[in-house]
Amino acid sequence: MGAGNSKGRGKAAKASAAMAAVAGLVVKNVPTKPYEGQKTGTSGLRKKTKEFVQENYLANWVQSLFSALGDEIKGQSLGLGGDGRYFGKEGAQIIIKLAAGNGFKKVVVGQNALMATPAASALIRRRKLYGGLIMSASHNPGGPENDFGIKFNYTGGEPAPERITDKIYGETTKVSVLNIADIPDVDLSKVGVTKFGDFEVEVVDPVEDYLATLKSVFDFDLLKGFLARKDFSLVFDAMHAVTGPYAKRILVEELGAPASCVKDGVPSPDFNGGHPDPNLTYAEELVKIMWSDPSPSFGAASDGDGDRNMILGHKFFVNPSDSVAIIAANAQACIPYFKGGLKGVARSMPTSGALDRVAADLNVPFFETPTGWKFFGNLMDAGKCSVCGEESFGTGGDHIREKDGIFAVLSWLSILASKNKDVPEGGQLVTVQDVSVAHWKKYGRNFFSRYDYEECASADANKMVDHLRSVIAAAKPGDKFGEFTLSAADDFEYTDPIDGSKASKQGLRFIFTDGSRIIFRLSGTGSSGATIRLYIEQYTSDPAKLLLDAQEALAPIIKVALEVSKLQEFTGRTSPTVIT
Ligand SMILES: O=P([O-])(O)O[C@H]1O[C@H](COP(=O)(O)O)[C@@H](O)[C@H](O)[C@H]1O
Ligand SMILES: [Mg+2]
Repeated sequence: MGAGNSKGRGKAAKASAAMAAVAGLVVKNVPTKPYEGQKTGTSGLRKKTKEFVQENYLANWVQSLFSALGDEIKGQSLGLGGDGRYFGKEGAQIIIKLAAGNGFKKVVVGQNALMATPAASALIRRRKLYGGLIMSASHNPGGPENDFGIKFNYTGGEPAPERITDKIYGETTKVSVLNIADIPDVDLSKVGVTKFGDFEVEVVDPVEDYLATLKSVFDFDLLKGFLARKDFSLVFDAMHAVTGPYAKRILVEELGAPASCVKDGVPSPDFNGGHPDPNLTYAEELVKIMWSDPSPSFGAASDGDGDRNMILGHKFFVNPSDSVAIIAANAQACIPYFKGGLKGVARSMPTSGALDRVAADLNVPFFETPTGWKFFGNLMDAGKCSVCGEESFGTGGDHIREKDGIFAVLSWLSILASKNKDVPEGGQLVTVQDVSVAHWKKYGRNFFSRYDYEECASADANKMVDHLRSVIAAAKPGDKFGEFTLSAADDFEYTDPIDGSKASKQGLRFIFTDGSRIIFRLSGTGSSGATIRLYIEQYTSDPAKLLLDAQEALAPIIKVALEVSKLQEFTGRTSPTVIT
């Protein structure tokens, strides 16, 4: 918790506020004291809202970011928005005053402080902004009792690289003054420009720039024609989070789908009490719709800030590791932006090897990165990666530098539109399941599953990790684990091929001679306790096994994973909280 109590902090602020003129503004230099624990995780700073609402907690982190960036930010423009969760509107006002006080000349903020993560990335790129701040804790629940978060995206629209996040953390441990412009709150409900001296705030429609980017990727006429078919229907679950306005504008107004296709499309500060994580557990209402008879032909959901996605067919779940492989395999033929072919593809280490096989078939470069979208940025900037994805429901392309839920949805709709071009209305529609099964028949199937053990005691999780490290240290190729023979075991380390930077301790891996893998990681996106992630993968090209249930197919290797980790012994957990 923070050093120094907030009462003292407030008094000090009033007592010693100094005044200085910056760009025609009065700037107060407000004393503050560091809070402990403001280190960014896999994607920004995510904490309980209760921590964030403490005096100067958010301001400290933002000031630390601006201090870390130094003179670079003077006279620049900053993007701003969030996923609509509790404290976002207040947070926006704090950030605008700090931006003005630290020398930015402009803030471009989404109306009502809304901006999906991929839309922020598109906004930064299209408007050539210096960077942007996104207030979101992604898929974590929101509201006063749950989570809040903030992350910084840099000039190319990409999540801040570690060299910046490390610097921010350093600043948070010594921050002592907040530079706050003495300006009133800005009305964020109306699109338009407000000026304060040389500083201005532009409130923008949060969909506009993103939509323009998507129009440069997809054939909107093809999609519109496809959605007009009477034998095709879709449902998009925005989970009461930020993608509601995006889905309404893009799917309904632009592409002509009926308004009723958008489920839970009004952003709510606490996501209506829900957990806006598009997976089989938390998107259970959508799952129920897609598992009913009859159901819409296509179902999709997005997370709090719109970067994750889940794709469903009738009674069919597309594993995210398969989804990116299927999109990559079909991109050139079905998506105009990729018509010249893919420059390369990439996946995070725990993501299944389905994409590897597509890369080999297309004969394009392939990269395996640590978990975290930030690792794809350099590859994309260097022109080495067009499509990438993660098992954690993240899929994207190099049109922006964030994963993009609606991109995944439009990619799948483009694939379906293209495969059904010659199918007359009322004929045998090629379905999501058909596309997936055809893919497995061509490439084989990488059975994949992830077990999440959420909110374990950190000490227990760390003990399990230590135990696994000792198992790895003693393991030798050829060792038997159940019916599996070890090929290699290590802690994944990545050297960025573009800038040579190294990321170590990125996941404990057991790789077997048949290509099967068991991987353990601790999540970097939780806000309390530790979440253990166990990833299991096994490949088959046996036509008789392609359609097996993934849990059934993986049962023997899951047993090995639980035995080798002694997970139950260390954590007391007998079953995961989420299975993907
Ligand atoms: O939470 P989001 O949607 O921003 O997504 C973030 O977290 C995911 C899960 O990370 P972890 O396994 O450490 O929890 C990462 O795969 C992703 O790259 C990152 O952007
Ligand atoms: Mg997210």
